[in-house]
Amino acid sequence: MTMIINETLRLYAPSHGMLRRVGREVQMEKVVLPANIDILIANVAFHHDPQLWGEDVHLFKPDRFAEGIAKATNYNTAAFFPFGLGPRTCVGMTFATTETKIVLSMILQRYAITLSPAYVHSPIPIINLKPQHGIQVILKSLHSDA
Ligand code: HEM
Repeated sequence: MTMIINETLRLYAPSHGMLRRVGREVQMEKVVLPANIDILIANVAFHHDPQLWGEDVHLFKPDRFAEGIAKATNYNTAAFFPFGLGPRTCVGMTFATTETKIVLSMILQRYAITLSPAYVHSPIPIINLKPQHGIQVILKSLHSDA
């Protein structure tokens, strides 16, 4: 389940970019960042880079995380940061992933899920990344008495 959650967060990170204010002029190799500008650190760009993930970067392949994040990122672990990085890393990260696993487990114990033919894939960034038309699924009870 961790692999599926990681792959979902890679392709569809809800917080797809992080804003930072440059406090003083900084030189990063050939790039000079002047003071007092705002920069957007788009994790979505790193998460969709074929040089890091391979030519199948746009495919949903949870298996790429089978041997952990280091192997999946070709040993560039900082290239996968759906919860941010450094001192401002999401404080809710463990809570959010544990909650996701509990809720998914509760659903999967009771239902088989298939995508509805009505579903239209259209992720859209409105503050957070979200499915523009929702996610219509068909739940089939696994228990005859339910
Ligand atoms: C899948 C769910 C979540 C995702 C993808 C997510 C993502 C993020 C990201 C990317 C940041 C860093 C923002 C930045 O650096 O500018 C962040 C910060 C934060 N998140 Fe989350 N988050 C999630 C769930 C939660 C939950 C459930 C809570 C609270 C229970 C939470 C509380 C916070 C807080 C308080 C910060 C600010 C930390 C700081 O600035 O020191 N998050 N989150």
